Amino acid sequence: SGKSRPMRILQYVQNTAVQGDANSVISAVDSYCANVEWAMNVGDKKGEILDAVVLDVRPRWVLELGTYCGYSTMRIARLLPPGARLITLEMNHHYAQVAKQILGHAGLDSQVDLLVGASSALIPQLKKKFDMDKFDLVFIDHWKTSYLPDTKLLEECDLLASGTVLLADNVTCPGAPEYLHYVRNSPRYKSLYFPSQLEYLRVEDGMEKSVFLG
Ligand SMILES: O=C(NCCO)c1cc(-c2ccc(F)cc2)cc(O)c1O
Ligand SMILES: [Mg+2]
Repeated sequence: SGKSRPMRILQYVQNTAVQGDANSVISAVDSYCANVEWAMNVGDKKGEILDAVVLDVRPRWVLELGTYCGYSTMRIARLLPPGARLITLEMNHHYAQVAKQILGHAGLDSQVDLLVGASSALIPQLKKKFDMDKFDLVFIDHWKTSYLPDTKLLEECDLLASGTVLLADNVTCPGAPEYLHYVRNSPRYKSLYFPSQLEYLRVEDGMEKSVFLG
């Protein structure tokens, strides 16, 4: 049952995870997607790399591009210091609707602002909308062809500070070649590749961590 894959994931979470326990919601999504049907969450292996970066940066302001069902949103939000905020942008209304409910089940909706719309239209509005200046961490996991234009837009909107960390999913599979070339060759970034595997599969993937140098 459940008309869509995100809906089926939500139903499984509602039926098996402990309300208010983010780790049990994360585990429920991982067991469903590893054993019942694959879905494009960052997953548990790359999720540990994401966790390590969040804990290292201790960000006050986080931007996520691409919410999907809210899996990485939860991984980030559960590790944020008190008072920190995570803004996540999702183009697809249905994904956003499901993500809101999954975040609610995890009890993490107070740290998270989920906006629905095109990242290219929303990014220029963020400073004013949230009375903020720079992001400390950006997790990039939306349309792979949008990684580079949106990174340039973040620069143009003066949303990156010296030291801001960009962490990009899927730079090997499906791949983001233009983005990789840019961050690895621009003098304005120090970039490092973290090899891993595509979520729930024995296929190579990896994440690129790029520090903006100002
Ligand atoms: O498109 C993606 N995300 C944006 C959604 O609006 C995405 C795709 C895949 C993937 C798909 C199909 C395949 F064969 C391999 C990988 C994986 C991911 O982690 C992703 O984030
Ligand atoms: Mg991804």
